[in-house]
Amino acid sequence: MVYIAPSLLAADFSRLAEEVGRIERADMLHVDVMDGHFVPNLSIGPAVVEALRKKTKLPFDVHLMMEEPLAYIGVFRQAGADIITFHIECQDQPQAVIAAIKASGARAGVAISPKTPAEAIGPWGEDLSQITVMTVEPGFGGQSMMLDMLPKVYKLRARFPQALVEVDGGVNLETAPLCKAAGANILVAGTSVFRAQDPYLEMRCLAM
Ligand SMILES: O=C(CO)[C@H](O)[C@H](O)COP(=O)(O)O
Ligand SMILES: [Fe+2]
Repeated sequence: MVYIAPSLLAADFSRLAEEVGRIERADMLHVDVMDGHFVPNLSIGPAVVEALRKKTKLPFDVHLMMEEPLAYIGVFRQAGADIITFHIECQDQPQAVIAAIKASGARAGVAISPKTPAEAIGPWGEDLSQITVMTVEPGFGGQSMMLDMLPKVYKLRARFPQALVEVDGGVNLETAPLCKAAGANILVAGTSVFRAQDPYLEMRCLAM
């Protein structure tokens, strides 16, 4: 059983509500938040999350690519985030960010960028609901998957059995079976789902 999380980054931003309607049968909506510092790009902020919250019942899986996420946990939770993931490479203390996410009532996740080893997650990883293995350099959609990141997936599954392990970046019909074989629980898929003629069929095939 694998969950599919289409990434809004690949949607047509001129008609977001309609785009979310096309993937209503997904398991969750992945929302990429970029601050222009942690990554060299800007994307979606809390106002968009809040507006879309009124358009769908899908759980919101919010991926914060931010240098200082701590100050924004409450804002994104208030806007409608169900799962809030921050990067281990950020400037804030992981334990403090996890505590703030849990205090807000959201589920807590951490993401690790390609250059960060799985071992960088300390014992505090036991407090996480989700761990995101980045299989592209964060910042942009539509990149090719770095397949050499997949061993991190099975290492983290074994070490933190309470957490769901999510793969983010370059998931498509070719790479999804490899992610599942490595033990991934959640596949983020932006380009492959939103650019498919039939997003529902694409999601079914990714999950198979
Ligand atoms: O976090 C991300 C980029 O930093 C995106 O979630 C990721 O790139 C998904 O997009 P695609 O499926 O097009 O690779
Ligand atoms: Fe993401």
